[in-house]
Amino acid sequence: MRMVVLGLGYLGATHAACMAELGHDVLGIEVVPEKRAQLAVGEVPFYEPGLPELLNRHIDSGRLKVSGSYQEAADFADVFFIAVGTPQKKGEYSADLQYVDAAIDELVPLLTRDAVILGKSTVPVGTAQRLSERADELAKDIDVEIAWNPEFLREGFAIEDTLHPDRVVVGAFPTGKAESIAREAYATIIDSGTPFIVTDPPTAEMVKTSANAFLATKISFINAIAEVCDAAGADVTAIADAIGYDARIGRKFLNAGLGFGGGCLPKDIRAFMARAGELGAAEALSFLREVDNVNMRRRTRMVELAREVCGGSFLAKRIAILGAAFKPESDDVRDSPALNVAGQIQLQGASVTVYDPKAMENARALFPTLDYAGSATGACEQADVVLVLTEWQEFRVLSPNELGTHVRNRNVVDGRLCLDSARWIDAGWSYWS
Ligand SMILES: NC(=O)c1ccc[n+]([C@@H]2O[C@H](COP(=O)([O-])OP(=O)(O)OC[C@H]3O[C@@H](n4cnc5c(N)ncnc54)[C@H](O)[C@@H]3O)[C@@H](O)[C@H]2O)c1
Ligand SMILES: O=c1ccn([C@@H]2O[C@H](COP(=O)(O)OP(=O)(O)O[C@H]3O[C@H](CO)[C@@H](O)[C@H](O)[C@H]3O)[C@@H](O)[C@H]2O)c(=O)[nH]1
Repeated sequence: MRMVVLGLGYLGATHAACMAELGHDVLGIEVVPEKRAQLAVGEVPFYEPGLPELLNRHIDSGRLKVSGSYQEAADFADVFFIAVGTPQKKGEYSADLQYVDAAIDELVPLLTRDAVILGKSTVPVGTAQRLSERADELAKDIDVEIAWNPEFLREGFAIEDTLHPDRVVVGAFPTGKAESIAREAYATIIDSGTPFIVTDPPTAEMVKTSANAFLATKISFINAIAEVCDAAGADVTAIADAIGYDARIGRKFLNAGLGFGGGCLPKDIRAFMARAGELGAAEALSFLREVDNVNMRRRTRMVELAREVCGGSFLAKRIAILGAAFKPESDDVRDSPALNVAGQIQLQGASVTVYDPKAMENARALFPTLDYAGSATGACEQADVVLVLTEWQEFRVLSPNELGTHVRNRNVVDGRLCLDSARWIDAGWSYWS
């Protein structure tokens, strides 16, 4: 099948490469020339394990091509996936849909044959309907069908999640061809037994936002329990393990710590609240405001804890921050809890040095005033407190004895409950979490 993927970021580049892996002929459209130039020669402009190899294979095989031309896109195929960004609007909760709108506005007037557009970007409920009306206005004597096919991949596991998803969801208007096009596009995945859920566009849009709202709620639930544990002297990890054995609850997404960040959960719960408000159902999602509050409080609490460890003031203190990405196996620093904490601590007068295995370039671009080191040891040189804020494997296996020879004071704060506390305490460190 010939298909076009519009937008080649974390989602789109993965989707394009995986569709080529499934045997399709794919043209990826990206508006940023630098990204395009990299992708066209098989380089991935972000870190995603396995993606460079997959991308390269299909650039070489000729099944995957990259372009910046919407005319080329319109000529290439009759099936289009939208994978452009839907970030949070500045100063508002709602999603900024300008990139999705631009994709439709640029593409549809160029189409000369009937087409199916499958939206993968995460959008507020009602977007497919609105875009369909817009497409009807722009289309020249052809039928342009818009359906929604939300994506559930996690960064760091993007290829596995795309090729072996828990489910494929398609929200299509009943009279069109979108369902059969999606069945053909995902035939290999569906034939392997993956649930294929066909529904209407508003339901598909809301499957996605509901899934992310549930995941965010689960994380904030355990972090709220952690707050009570701190006050009561109870062990939140033991609680998560014990309640997680209940199959109705499950252990996944019950890791307490610094909370959720990234380009999805924070902005998606806010956009969901905003959309519910527009629909007159704000009260129904008022609990998500508390989910967000619990989450943001983790960051403030981490700053307070670090200050307490410093004896009440950050002045003249050196703080090492291990981790900048919003989670391990990613270089994504969008709404990164680790960088948020680093920035707050610096504002309160400490000298802050950050190290991350993969996210240094992105971190520098977002927080240019922080200091950066080329290794964990380098970041910890003469530190008064070491904060572990992203649970990279590299940090779990650090030698507390060796690191102890570099710091000024052996204080470690485990912001992701990822260290073996006994090893650190045995090596003479004071351990907080
Ligand atoms: N990152 C994830 O793990 C993930 C997972 C599931 C869903 N999503 C959703 O997918 C969407 C994309 O997220 P992302 O993380 O890939 O964002 P991103 O910013 O990494 O990628 C978006 C890309 O689209 C490009 N672009 C913008 N306007 C364009 C246009 N008109 N035509 C072609 N390209 C254009 C941008 O330059 C950018 O490279 C969002 O709605 C997000 O919520 C993301
Ligand atoms: O028990 C947990 C699990 C996760 N996190 C944090 O939650 C955030 C999000 O993690 P994760 O969901 O693994 O990363 P994403 O790549 O942002 O994926 C989420 O967002 C994507 C975009 O919508 C969806 O496609 C995925 O299904 C959904 O998991 C990160 O900051 C994690 O550190 C925790 O604090 N505790």
